Amino acid sequence: MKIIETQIPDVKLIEPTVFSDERGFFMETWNEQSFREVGINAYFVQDNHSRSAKKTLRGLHYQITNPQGKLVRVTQGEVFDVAVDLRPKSPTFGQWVGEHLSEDNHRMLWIPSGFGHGFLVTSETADFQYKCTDFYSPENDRSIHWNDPGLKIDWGVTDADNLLISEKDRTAQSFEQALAELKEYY
Ligand SMILES: Cc1cn([C@H]2C[C@H](O)[C@@H](COP(=O)(O)OP(=O)(O)O[C@H]3O[C@@H](C)C(=O)[C@@H](O)[C@H]3O)O2)c(=O)[nH]c1=O
Repeated sequence: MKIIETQIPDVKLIEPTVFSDERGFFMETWNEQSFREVGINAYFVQDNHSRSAKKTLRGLHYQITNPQGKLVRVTQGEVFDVAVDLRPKSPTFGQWVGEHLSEDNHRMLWIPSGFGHGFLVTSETADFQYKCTDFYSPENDRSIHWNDPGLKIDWGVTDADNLLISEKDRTAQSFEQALAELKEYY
């Protein structure tokens, strides 16, 4: 397993060791001990799987209390995955990291709690699977608009009108509004 540092030190890109043979491949997708050795100490309580069509954009999501650390990966297709540091006291607050995750590169992204998370599907369809360190809590669920000018995320999108986005995410709050609430809590 190889750890690739990102521009935000707490966010780690993980390249698992893939054992390929005539049958296909094998890889470990979670191993408490070897992940702990590379600084990822997590106790997961929920696993999720979503399938999305091309040009689907989900995010940017976080939970205001009961924040979730997430270990994310793509098991079919490809996405551009984004993590935004929403920890008001962090030196990298407001910064984002974007990585291409695909069934071919097998890469996983470790996103600690306190981050906003979203992804854009760049293949025909994508299966997205992730482990979470806390339970889904609908009353704490928050979304920041994916294209907020304060975040300047380069999604590589040229036709924003044709994206598939949930009503909740289309009408999401601004980064500024989110920050006001985050400061009440952190
Ligand atoms: C996230 C979640 C949703 N749901 C339900 C609520 C809703 O009816 C339906 C779809 O929910 P959403 O539209 O919020 O699903 P989605 O937009 O895929 O939400 C996810 O987006 C990515 C970017 C993340 O980072 C995740 O943590 C999660 O927020 O599934 C659960 O039952 N459990 C869960 O853990």
